[in-house]
Amino acid sequence: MIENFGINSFNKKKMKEYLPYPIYLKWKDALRDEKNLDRETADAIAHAMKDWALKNGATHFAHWFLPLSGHTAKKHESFISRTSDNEPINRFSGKELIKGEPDASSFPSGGMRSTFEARGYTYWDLTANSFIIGDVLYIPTIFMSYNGEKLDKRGPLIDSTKALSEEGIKIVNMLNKETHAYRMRVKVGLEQEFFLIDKEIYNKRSDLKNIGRTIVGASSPKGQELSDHYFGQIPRRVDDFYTDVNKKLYALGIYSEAEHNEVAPNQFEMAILFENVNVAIDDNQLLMNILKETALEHDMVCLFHEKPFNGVNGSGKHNNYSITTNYGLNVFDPGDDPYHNNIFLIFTAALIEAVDKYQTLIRLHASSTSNDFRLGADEAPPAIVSVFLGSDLEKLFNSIRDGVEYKEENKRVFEGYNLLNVPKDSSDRNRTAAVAFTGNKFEFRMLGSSKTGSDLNITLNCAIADSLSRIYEEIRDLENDENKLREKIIEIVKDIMNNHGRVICDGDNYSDEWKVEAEKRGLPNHKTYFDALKALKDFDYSDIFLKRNIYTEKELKASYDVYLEEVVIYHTLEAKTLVDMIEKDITPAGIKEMRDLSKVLSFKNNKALSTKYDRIENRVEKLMAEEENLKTLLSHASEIKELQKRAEYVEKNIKTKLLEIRKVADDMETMISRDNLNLPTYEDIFNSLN
Ligand SMILES: NC(=O)CC[C@H](N)C(=O)O
Repeated sequence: MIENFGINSFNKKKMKEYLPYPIYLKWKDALRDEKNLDRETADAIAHAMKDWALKNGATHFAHWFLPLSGHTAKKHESFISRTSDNEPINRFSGKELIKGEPDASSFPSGGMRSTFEARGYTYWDLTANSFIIGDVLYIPTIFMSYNGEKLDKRGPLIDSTKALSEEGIKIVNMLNKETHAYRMRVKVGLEQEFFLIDKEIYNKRSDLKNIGRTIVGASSPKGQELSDHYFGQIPRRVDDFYTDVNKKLYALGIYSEAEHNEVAPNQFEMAILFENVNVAIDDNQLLMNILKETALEHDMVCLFHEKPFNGVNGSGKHNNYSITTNYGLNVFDPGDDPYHNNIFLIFTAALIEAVDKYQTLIRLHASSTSNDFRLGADEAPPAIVSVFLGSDLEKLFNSIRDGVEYKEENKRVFEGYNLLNVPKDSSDRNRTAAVAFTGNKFEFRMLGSSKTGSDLNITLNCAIADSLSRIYEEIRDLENDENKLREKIIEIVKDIMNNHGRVICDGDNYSDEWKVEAEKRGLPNHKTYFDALKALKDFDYSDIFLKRNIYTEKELKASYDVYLEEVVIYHTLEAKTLVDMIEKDITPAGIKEMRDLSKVLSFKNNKALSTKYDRIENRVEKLMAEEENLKTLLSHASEIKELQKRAEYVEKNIKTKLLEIRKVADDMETMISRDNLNLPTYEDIFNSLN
């Protein structure tokens, strides 16, 4: 079985096998950024790739990219072509491998291009493996406009990793003389949470079909309170689904590390092993596609919305972040003696500074409008960004801040059940924090399940690079004076703790006390994605993005507009769906119930029944009136020209109106008999996989 691992991926091993050795070496040089690929090398690689792809059943190739919408995009192109003698032939040139030109006019560009400026180019990302799914060879690419503007997330992600590498390597090589590293790698492991529901049930609900979440629905008598789903027996149907998902991941060479039931009914998780960040993002996108597609094959639908159901947990995509040298030295590994581990101290301090300085950007880039329903509700971090270090490390950093001697606690050992003495972890897990240290990495828990991890990791890489570059300037002249260097490092960590230590929180981040404390510390609490967006309107991106050419002013302005559009589109879609559902499903159910009641009341007047009739009638009337109000709000919104104002209006009026309507609809649902309901209930959904 293991021989089949990665069978559909044109990985390093296959490159070696299929390419003439000098060509393979040239590819490796290009990979290390040492030389550009020349035309002959590109042609030779394309030829080998084509041979391999055809042998494995591919008939088409596709440049695969991540436009600003955050979804994946591709166009299948056939290998088949015609010779001058009119004979069919399979062709694939180096030029086709390296560069593609899809029509780019209909992708979001935040106004960077008009519709008539359709040209967009895709460029091969030679650091990521190409792979086959079905009969298509997928080539991971970077997407750019005719004028070189970045129209995707991969380009900036690669550039941000380079920036971090450039800054990090100087410090690591200064502090660790044992090996000379030539590159820092950002290693990311993404945990993907999702819901699975029965397809038939899904098809009966427009809200699930249009938005991926229920916008009405009274709670089920039983939700997650018995904690009987979490880590429990995986339903048979889902187990079979996992078997198929794993087969597909296996063939692509994706290391799926864990799968289990999550907390909420119908909620599950799959985690993929650490990879270089751009590959981790690819793998996550592939995983999401595979989960969706395989669910359908098993008559289920996979939901990635952050909060499909009220009253039970939502879904995140926890982003486990670490930085290593090309030799595998992990800068966040505290080792046995963290106090004297200069690399650990510097990089952890840089991360603390970065998270504090750029917390609003992190809040924004880990999120989306749909994530607003999750953050701060039922087992997801709140919207306030904080870092949990664990008690031992917090003591260490606090003692540096306070200039007092750090006394390491005796290593704790867990002695249990006569098995063996296991060293205890330095701290418990704190899942209430937005950012949690978990032994040798930081887990960014805010990221929403539907969102790509690119934006968040671009921000982290650049923010940490910025801190590291400042730190390097302070220590660079002390390389040959060990004592002075150590003193300086302690001074830097102390300063960072004094200036940015406010972001560290050891306690319960869900509590109201923390909200008050966070406010006292001056930490922003942007309750919504839109709030965070507004706060960034005049943000100075010089240090984080502009200086390093990660984004230009124009590109940043464009993404701001894309984000605003997303806010408007999201709520508008919800509102339109609700209008439709009131009309087609919700009020008709009330009317059916009234009809049944009126039949009884026509031959016998009964107080309780007539009260019930009145109550339903009242809800139906309210819903009909609210439906009209919603339509009016929608039409007002569409008349507002300025995007920011339109988003503001939609957030203030439409979003709140939807919540008001939901209350009425859910209340009415509880009064309607099973026979008369048109929509599957939460109870139906939560029991649909058994
Ligand atoms: N067990 C967990 O870690 C739950 C996480 C939670 N579902 C979230 O939204 O982030």
